[in-house]
Amino acid sequence: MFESLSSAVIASVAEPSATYSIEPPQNRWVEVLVDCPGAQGFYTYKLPIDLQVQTGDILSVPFGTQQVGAIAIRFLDALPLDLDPKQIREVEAIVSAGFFPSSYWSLLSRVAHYYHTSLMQVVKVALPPGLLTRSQRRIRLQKQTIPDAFLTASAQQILDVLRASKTGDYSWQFVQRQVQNANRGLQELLKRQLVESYLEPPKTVRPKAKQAVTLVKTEFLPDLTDRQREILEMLKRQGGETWLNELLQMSHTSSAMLKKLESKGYVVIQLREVLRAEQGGTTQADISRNLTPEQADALAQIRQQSEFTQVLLHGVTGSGKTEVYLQAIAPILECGQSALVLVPEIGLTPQLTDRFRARFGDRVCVYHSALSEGERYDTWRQMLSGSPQVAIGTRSAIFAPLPHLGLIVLDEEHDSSFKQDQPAPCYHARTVAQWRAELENCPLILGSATPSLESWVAAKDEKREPHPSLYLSLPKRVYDRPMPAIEIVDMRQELRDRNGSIFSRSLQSALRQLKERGQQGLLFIHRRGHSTFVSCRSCGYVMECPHCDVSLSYHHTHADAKPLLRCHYCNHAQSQPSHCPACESPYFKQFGSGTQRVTEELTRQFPDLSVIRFDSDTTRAKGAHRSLLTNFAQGGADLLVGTQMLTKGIDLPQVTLVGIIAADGLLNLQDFRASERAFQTLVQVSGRAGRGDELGRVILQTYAPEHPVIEAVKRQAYEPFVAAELEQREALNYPPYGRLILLRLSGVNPVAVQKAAERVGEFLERSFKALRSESQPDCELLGPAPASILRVARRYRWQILLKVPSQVETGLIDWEALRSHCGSTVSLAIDIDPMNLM
Ligand SMILES: Nc1ncnc2c1ncn2[C@@H]1O[C@H](COP(=O)(O)OP(=O)(O)OP(=O)(O)O)[C@@H](O)[C@H]1O
Ligand SMILES: [Zn+2]
Ligand SMILES: [Zn+2]
Repeated sequence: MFESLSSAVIASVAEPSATYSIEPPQNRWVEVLVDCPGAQGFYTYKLPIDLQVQTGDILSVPFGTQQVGAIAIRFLDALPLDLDPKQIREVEAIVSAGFFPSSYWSLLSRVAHYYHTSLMQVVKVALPPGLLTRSQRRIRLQKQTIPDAFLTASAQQILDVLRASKTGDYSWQFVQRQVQNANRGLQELLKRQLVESYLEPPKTVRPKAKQAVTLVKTEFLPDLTDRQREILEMLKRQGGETWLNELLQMSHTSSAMLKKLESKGYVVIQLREVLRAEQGGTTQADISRNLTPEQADALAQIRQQSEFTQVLLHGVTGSGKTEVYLQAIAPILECGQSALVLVPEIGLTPQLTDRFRARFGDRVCVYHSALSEGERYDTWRQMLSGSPQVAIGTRSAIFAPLPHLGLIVLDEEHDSSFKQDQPAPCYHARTVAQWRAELENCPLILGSATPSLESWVAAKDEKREPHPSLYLSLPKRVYDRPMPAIEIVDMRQELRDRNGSIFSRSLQSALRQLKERGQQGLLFIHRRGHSTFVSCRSCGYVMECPHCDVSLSYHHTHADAKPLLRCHYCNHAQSQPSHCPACESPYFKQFGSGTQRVTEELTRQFPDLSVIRFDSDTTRAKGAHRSLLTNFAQGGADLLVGTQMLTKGIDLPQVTLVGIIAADGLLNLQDFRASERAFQTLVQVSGRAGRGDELGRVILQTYAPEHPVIEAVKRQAYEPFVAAELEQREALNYPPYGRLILLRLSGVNPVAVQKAAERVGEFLERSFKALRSESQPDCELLGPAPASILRVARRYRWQILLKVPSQVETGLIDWEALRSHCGSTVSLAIDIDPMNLM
């Protein structure tokens, strides 16, 4: 780099005509993001004529009386009218060029455009707080031999300071303290290319050290006491190595005892480094496995892709998708590129991150929103270093600034946590991943046992434009292990047979057997929503909206009010009947049972069974997921009782039984995706059973055994289910055929919110009419209707759902005008492709 610079200088001396400029330089401005507490939005600066700034460069700009770091976001050819050119200040210098990959900024702009939010909002999701303030700006001498004639005093002093240092390199702060008017001197030196300014290259994460105990002798001689032998055996069972504090806890021993074992030469105690990003247990190094023929075939096809291709890896539960990801990533790292792996929720997948760590060691970094600010920052700097690595993270990690991306993986791509509901931007990480893979021109793997309808349709569309898609399937479990047998229990029959317990007779006997056989089980309970549907315990009848084909939900506004049933799509309302309209049964009420109740009931009926509760209450503390799961994996309880969390990433060979307490809560959500989600959840949780040598068994309890979702789950038949579901979606123009846009309005004054919603609704009616007259396909308006929970945090909420045929460009709607109909007291959130309609 230095060589090319100096040869450029020589060339310009030898050939002076080359420096002529033909056209007068144009005025140009740049909008920057200023890294300074209290700074809001973008600021505009003038670009000096001789400064070649690129978007993503880190600049230094004057801000008030300070000089601060800034990121160049976009260029302006004309100044906005409200800015006075005389007030605009100039960019001082480029602190670091090419800090972010250039495609990165195209990605952020695309997100802002598609999701109708400001670029600033997107930048806030993408960049960690305090990115620039923590980076250190440094100045160093350029290695060239141009005589330093006619330098001003301050420039000369800076040179002297730098030359006095062995490395010719100091932090800018230090230089500023040594030299008066340092900034002016620096500008001069930068212009003459005598020094350069840069951001300190990221240091590797400062590791924390922790004591580890390693077994070094495996032959236990008679010089050991029984107790000592017992401890060593325990260490051996841990794979010969564990953290000191964990061993102390496990074996109820003292450090003095371990010291004694060390002096006898059986163990070594030493400090080990722990990545600050995650302090899990020690992981043993792991090597690639021999692939099954299906895995090998999928891997071979993935490796053939060198450009952007959307790959759907559809593998049944336990088919070994993770191994395919690992072996697809290995060669990417070998050739100096990096990979990005997105997972639904990092806390839920300690096993997955462990597997990546075991395979790739410290080339793995973990990025998610539960990290502290310091941890987030460290991880960012590690990524920006550009060394080949694997970043694993949740949805916001799709913005991880990894340079040289060679592959993106979305595991459990069907999971709705990849979509951000609020605040803006309401992005879907899968959509952003598609754009990112396209911009980086690398393959994108979407992996799932139950692909989303969107991904299924895309994968099956052979004529997909402008990029091809690839469908790969792993139809069998590894080692040809059978899928678990799924038994459907009709809970109406249980009631008829006078079993009023929440556990069917089948489940009760399975629970008893579990204990006898020394196996483990999972009990799944659907998370209880805020609003619930109303159903009949005797016949399973569910109240539905006569217009919308979704179940009505139960509303209880205040204590004395008469309960109402309401549709959240069209606002149809009716009072709740006291008896079932289908069978006259009086057992007609709202539905729901929580983990706590089930656990209590278990202890009452099965006092011998030990239970671990695994839900949002018990996993609140940092690291709680991991410790509860580890405890369960090591046999700490017979049963793990939990909600949605049980469906993800649990791979325990000793789990043979999965009980589903009541599938009905899933079937009757007020959402057109309810069936799809229910199918996915039930198949996923069933798939936790029988992953070892013993056959798995699933007992699924329901009041609606004839429901098509239950039938499909029973037969574990993805394709027929999807085919039927797609037919309905197409008929009603729901995604993946039509697009949806959800407008959420909220404010503290209920009347103002309702009025604003009506005005916006009328505005949209007019807009759609205008579109129709331009012979655009019909857009549909549902609502305005109050949100299912009308009042949240003292704000009243209404919503409007738009169905837009995919051919209609949403840019045809005047969003600014639409916003203006909300007035000043009502806020509007635009959710493009919403996943959560309640
Ligand atoms: N080729 C292989 N040989 C032996 N074991 C394998 C192989 N591939 C994967 N496994 C093991 O099989 C188990 C299931 O694999 P994995 O967890 O990757 O499945 P999956 O497809 O991700 O399932 P799910 O969607 O249910 O999470 C794991 O314990 C994994 O270590
Ligand atoms: Zn009934
Ligand atoms: Zn309705």
